[in-house]
Amino acid sequence: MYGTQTIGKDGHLYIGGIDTVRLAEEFGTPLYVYDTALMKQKIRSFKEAFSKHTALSWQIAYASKAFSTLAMIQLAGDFGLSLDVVSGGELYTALKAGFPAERIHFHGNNKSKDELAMALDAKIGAVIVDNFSELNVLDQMCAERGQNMEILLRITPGVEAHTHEFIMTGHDDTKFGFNLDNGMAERAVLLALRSEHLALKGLHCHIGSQIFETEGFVRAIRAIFSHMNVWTRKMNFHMKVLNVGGGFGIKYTGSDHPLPIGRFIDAIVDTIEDECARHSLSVPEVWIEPGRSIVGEAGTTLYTLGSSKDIPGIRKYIAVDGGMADNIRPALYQANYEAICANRANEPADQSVTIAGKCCETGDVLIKDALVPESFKSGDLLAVLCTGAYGYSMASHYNRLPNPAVVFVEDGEASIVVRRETYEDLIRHDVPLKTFSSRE
Ligand SMILES: Cc1ncc(COP(=O)(O)O)c(C=O)c1O
Ligand SMILES: N[C@@H](CCCC[NH3+])C(=O)O
Repeated sequence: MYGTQTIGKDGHLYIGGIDTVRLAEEFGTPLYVYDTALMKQKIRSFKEAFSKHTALSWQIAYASKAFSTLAMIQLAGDFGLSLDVVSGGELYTALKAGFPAERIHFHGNNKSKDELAMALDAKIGAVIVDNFSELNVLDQMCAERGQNMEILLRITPGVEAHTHEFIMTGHDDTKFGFNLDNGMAERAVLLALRSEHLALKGLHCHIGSQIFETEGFVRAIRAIFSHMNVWTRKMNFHMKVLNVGGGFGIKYTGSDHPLPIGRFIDAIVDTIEDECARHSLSVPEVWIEPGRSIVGEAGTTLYTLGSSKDIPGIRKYIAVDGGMADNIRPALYQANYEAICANRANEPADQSVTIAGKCCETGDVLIKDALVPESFKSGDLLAVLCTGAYGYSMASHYNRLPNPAVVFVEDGEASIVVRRETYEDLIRHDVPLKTFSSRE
C-alpha cells in the first residue's frame, strides 16, 4: 500500500479518502487514479534533500515523459519544479499548461527543426544537445534568427547502470549523447564554445532508470570531472550546470528496496563537491530529472475482472478489461507489479492467479502470480499498484482500445484530468476510403 491508500471498514480500498469502488462506478474502468498528496510528498523529499546542502544551487526538473498531462504539468509548476520535455508534444503540453518557459529543458536524440523552432519561439531555458547534427542545426537556426540559446551537452559517461538493458542509457553503445572516452564529448565542447549563438552552460548525463544504488551516479560524475579538469585548463570551459539526470528507483513490489532520496542526493552532491575541490573548480549548479520517483508510486490502475480460465496443474488466468494497451511495461521489460482486490481488500489473499489483459496477444499478462481472495470473481475490482510512471504515457490503442480516463484524488475529492476516450475518438483522424477518387 502506498501514500494515502487505506482499507475501509467496508473492505474497500480508499485512495485520497475516496472509495475506489465509487471511483470505478463513476468514471468506469480501466481507470488511472493518482494520489496527488503522495506526488507532493515525493517532490518535498527531493527539495528537503537538496536544502540540506545550503551552499548549493539546484533545480529539480520533472521528467514529463513519465506522465504528461496538463494537470500534472500544472502541479509540477506550482511546486516550483523545472521540466524536462523530450518532444514537440511534451513541449506543447507544457506550454499549454502555462509552465514557465524559462524552466523548460528540451531533450531528445533526434529533435526535428520544427521542434527546435518551437523551443526557440518559446524561449525555453535550455536545450540539451544530444549529437553533432543537432549542434550544427541549432547553431545555424540561432544564427538565422539572431537568437541565442543556452545549451547543455548530453554526455555518455560509459557507466552501466544495474537495471534492465532496455532502460540503461549511460553505457558506451547507446544512441544517446556524446561519448566521453572516444573524444566525441571533447569535440562537442570545443564546437559549442566556438559558437556565437549557443551558450554552453554545462553538461548532462543520464545513466538509466529504476536504479537502486548510488554507485553509478558517483562513477558517472567522477568520469565527467576527470575530463572537466582538462577541458577547463585546455579550453577555458567553466561548467555552470551539471545535470545528472533521473533514474531513482521505486518500490514496485516487496522485492524492490529503493534508497531514500536523500541518499542519492547526498552521494551526488558530495561527489561533485569532492571532485571540484580536488581539481580546484567551482561547484556548478546541480540539476536532476526525476520522473518515475515522483509519479510512479502515486498511480493505481483500477480494472474490472471479466473472464477466467483454470488450467488444472498449470495456472488460472483471470482477465481484466485493460492490459498491455494501458500498461506495456510487463510485456516490454518483464516489469513486476502487485495488486489488491479493491472491493474486498480485507479478505485474505491466498489464491495465486495470473492477471491477463484483454489484448489479442499471448504476452498480454499484467501479473504472473498475483495473490487474490479465494472468492475472486467476475465483476470484482482489481487495483494494480504503482502504475503512475510510464503507464498512461506509453499507452497505445492496440486492438482499438480507447485510452482510460485519469483522475487525481486528494482529501476526499476526485478531479477528472483526462477524459476517457470514446470509440468516436478512435476514428477521429481516420479518413474513409470513399474520399479517394480511385475507389471503384
Ligand atoms: C534524459 C532522461 N532524464 C530523465 C529521465 C527520467 O528517468 P526516471 O523516470 O527513471 O526518473 C529519463 C528516462 O529514463 C531520461 O531519459
Ligand atoms: N519507459 C521506461 C523507462 C525509460 C524512460 C526514459 N529514458 C520505463 O517504463 O521504465
